[in-house]
Amino acid sequence: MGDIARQAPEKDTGEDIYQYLLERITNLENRNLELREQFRQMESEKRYVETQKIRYERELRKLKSEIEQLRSPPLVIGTVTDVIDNSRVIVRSSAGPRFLVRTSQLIDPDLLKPGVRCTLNQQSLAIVDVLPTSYDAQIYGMELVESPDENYENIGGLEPQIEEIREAVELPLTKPQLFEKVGISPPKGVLLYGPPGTGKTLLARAVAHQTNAHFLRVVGSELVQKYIGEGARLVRELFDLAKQKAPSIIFIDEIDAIGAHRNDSTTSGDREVQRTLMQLLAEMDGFENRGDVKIVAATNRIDILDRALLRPGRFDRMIEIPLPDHQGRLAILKIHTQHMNISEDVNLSEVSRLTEGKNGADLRAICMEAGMFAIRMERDAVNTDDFMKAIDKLSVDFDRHHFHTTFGEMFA
Ligand SMILES: Nc1ncnc2c1ncn2[C@@H]1O[C@H](COP(=O)(O)OP(=O)(O)OP(=O)(O)O)[C@@H](O)[C@H]1O
Repeated sequence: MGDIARQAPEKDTGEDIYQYLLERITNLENRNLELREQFRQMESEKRYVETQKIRYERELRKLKSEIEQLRSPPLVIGTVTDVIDNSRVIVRSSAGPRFLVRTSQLIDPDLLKPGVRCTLNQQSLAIVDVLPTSYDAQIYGMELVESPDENYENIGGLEPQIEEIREAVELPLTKPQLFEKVGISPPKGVLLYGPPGTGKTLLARAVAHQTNAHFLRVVGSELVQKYIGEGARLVRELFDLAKQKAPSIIFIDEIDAIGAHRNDSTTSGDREVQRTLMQLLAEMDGFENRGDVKIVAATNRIDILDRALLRPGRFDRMIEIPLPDHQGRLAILKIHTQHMNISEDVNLSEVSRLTEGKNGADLRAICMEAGMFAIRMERDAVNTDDFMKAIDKLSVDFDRHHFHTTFGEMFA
């Protein structure tokens, strides 16, 4: 500033005045540049603050609407069972009873069809919204794998069972014409039964891998316990999804949780299980054999299964998956040690002999535990001693677990 405001020189020769004006102009130009720069900076700061303001306003609106949603009463979920006219609909609430309810004019009448899900006002039970069909497998804990990694080589000691499942599931998917030519219907569903941890899931996943099929897994107990009131609908959606993703294999684990035989269904929980089972039977009866959707179910309790499930056209092939014998255990041990660094002194046949009564899952755990013992001892190869310790540890864990479960049941 001082430069610009400098006084004019006292000597007023033309030369001096010229010099003075020249200097002053240069100073003013520099100052002008400085101010322009400052202006540009302030402009950009202003723009930044403005965008921040918009962002905060948007966030505020979002938070406000979230608070509003949290304050609003919950909506009841229902399924449309019948449409009477544009304003009246019969709906079954997820708790069970059916209601004749009104629908808002804001709802597109074309969307209201029997079977669709909707939300209902808690007090008036009027339909507030129609929900999209949710094929979102993950929401319901369904496992959907494009084509699992496991193959038959990963399964130890189940050669006859592999042959059977190949014939019942793989062949109809890969060579349907064989069945057509001979004029027989391939089985729709295969039931794998046997003690836990013997490779039932593994087998189902391997067939899906072999046939390049989608693998959809649901757990029976979860269908009826985790999503109360939704079991039957989930079964329907599971089959819809399987058809949409065909070729696919539906794997229902713990099918006894929905398919156990019962005398009288009196409690609401029992009725829920019954409804889910009915839906499963209806779905199985409803689709044709030659389709590229196959159902594999697994159970540890074949003795309690409802006979209706085992009728022809349903799970008409039953494959027993037993505990592995000596050779089976040896094969499983070989599979689970194939990538391990094992010392030459290890005799897997001896390990198999010492693990009589153990299942495939136990044997896998023994191999892992033996590896852990080697790591703890800072060795890079697993020796016989590690295997012995692993067998001991697992037997103690097993006994402890068994003790707790048995006593837990006694005092329950
Ligand atoms: N026959 C087998 N060959 C190789 N590994 C096996 C075998 N059986 C079990 N396993 C191992 O144990 C794990 C668990 O087995 P899997 O889940 O297939 O048993 P499951 O029979 O379905 O048990 P559950 O009845 O408890 O569901 C498998 O991922 C695999 O690592």
